Parts: sequence; C-alpha cells; structure tokens
Amino acid sequence: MWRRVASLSSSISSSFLAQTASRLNTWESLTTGIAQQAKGVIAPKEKTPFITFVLGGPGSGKGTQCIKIVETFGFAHLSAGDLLRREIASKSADGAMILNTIKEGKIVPSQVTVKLIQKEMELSDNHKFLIDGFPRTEENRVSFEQIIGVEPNVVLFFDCPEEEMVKRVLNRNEGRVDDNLETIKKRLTVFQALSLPVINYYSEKGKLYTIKAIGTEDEIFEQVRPIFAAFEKRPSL
Ligand SMILES: Nc1ncnc2c1ncn2[C@@H]1O[C@H](COP(=O)(O)OP(=O)(O)O)[C@@H](O)[C@H]1O
Ligand SMILES: Nc1ccn([C@H]2C[C@H](O)[C@@H](COP(=O)(O)OP(=O)(O)O)O2)c(=O)n1
Ligand SMILES: [Mg+2]
Repeated sequence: MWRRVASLSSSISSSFLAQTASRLNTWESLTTGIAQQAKGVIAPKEKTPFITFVLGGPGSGKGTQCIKIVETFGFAHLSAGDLLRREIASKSADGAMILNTIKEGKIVPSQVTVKLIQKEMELSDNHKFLIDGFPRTEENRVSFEQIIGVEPNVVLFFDCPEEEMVKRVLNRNEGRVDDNLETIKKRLTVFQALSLPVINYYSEKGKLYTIKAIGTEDEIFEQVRPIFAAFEKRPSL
C-alpha cells in the first residue's frame, strides 16, 4: 500500500518520515509493514508518491483529460467529485449533507473530502496519483497538507472560458444533480472566489502548468503530454 511504500522510500529523510507517519497516524502500521516486508510478506517497493492536482472550473475538461493521462502515463485517478458522489450513493452518514452541498454549488467540508482521498491513496498500489477537482479552496489545500502531510509535485490548471464551460456542463448528460444553469452559475462564482486563490498559490510556488482548455480533446492532451513526458525522464516518476 502507498503509505507503507512512501514511508519506506530511501529518498525521504527519517525526520520527515516520522512526521508524515505520525500525521497519518500510521506509525504502528508502518512498523508492522517493515516487519512484514522483512518476512517477505509484501513485495518491496521504493517509490516516492508523485502527486498531481488537477484544477479548473466546472466543465473545463478535467475528468476527460484525466482519462487520457491514466491511459498514457499510468496514474491512479482519484476524482474528489466521484468520491463524494459515491458517498451519496452509499447512503453514508455524510451522504445527505454532501448532496445538499453539491446541489447548492458549494464546497463540502475539507475533512470529509480529504478522508475519502486518504482512504483511496492508502488502498492503491500505485504511487502516481491524479487528484481531480481538489483542492478547490485554501481550506481544502491546507487540510490535505495537514492530514496527508505531502505537497503536490505538479498542479494542472485547465483554463477555459466561462461560456464554453457552461455549454459543456449543460450538455454533459450524466444525470448529475448539479448540471443545471442555476447550480453552474453558483459554481462559477465559487470557482472565482475560492478556487482561483489556490491556483495563484501554486503559480507562485512554481508548480502550476496552465493548459488552454479549448479545442478538441486530443489537441488539449497534446499540451498535457509533454508535462508528464518530461517528468517520466526523471527518477521521481
Ligand atoms: N475539449 C472538449 N471539447 C468539447 N467538449 C469537451 C471537451 N472536453 C470535455 N468535453 C465534454 O465536456 C463535458 C465536461 O467535461 P469533464 O471532463 O466532465 O469536465 P470537468 O471534469 O472539468 O467538469 C463532458 O461532457 C465532456 O465530454
Ligand atoms: N474538492 C471538492 C471537489 C468537489 N466537491 C463537490 C462540489 C462540486 O461542485 C461537486 C462536483 O465536483 P466535480 O469535481 O465532480 O465537478 P466537475 O467535474 O468540475 O464538474 O463536488 C467538493 O465539495 N470539494
Ligand atoms: Mg469532473
């Protein structure tokens, strides 16, 4: 599992290792993991997690491009929206609250979303994660850093004109409760007010890759491809 893999990486310093493990509250499982590895129960893996956040307004094409990135570069795709919709469908304790929040075009409390992402990361055997539609607020961003204890390697921003995003969402045809004009207008306001500051934050950190998200799906992917192709040449990916 990733948390054991990450923790066992030789490229992470031991103080960072301890800090991360305690944040994840997994020191016990970490040491168990080491013991199991020593016994040969788990195949040894030494890859550091490689995290990509995929940002952009509603309908900017995040999910569509994530499918292509998965096919070409073998990432695990974790869509925050899909994880939240799965919670609604499973009728979990948070389901009704999540449904109302999504209908209103608002953002679900960060701890709920980060816990869902954390669970998926822990279950995955992959070390390359595409985290789609997250972080959408500064609160999301800080919560991820506090709970997961790592920062993204790459942040993709699909930059798309509002008119085009509205057109795409209204044609999406996936039966989503938020794909209507009233909710999309609210979502665009939330995007401007709460998500753009996150995008600016990563721009200032030099981690942001802005993609002009107009044109065909293939044309857009030709802007995405070289970003990961360059990382593939490095030992980190
Ligand atoms: N380049 C594109 N041109 C036209 N339509 C697109 C393009 N990329 C995606 N779409 C369509 O737009 C809608 C929204 O795309 P999606 O990937 O779900 O965006 P997001 O995840 O950012 O909301 C979907 O119906 C998708 O098929
Ligand atoms: N980090 C996130 C991601 C999604 N959500 C909620 C609120 C969003 O409007 C919905 C839908 O998100 P999703 O990423 O699936 O939406 P788009 O693909 O951008 O249309 O889920 C959230 O509260 N917090
Ligand atoms: Mg999406």
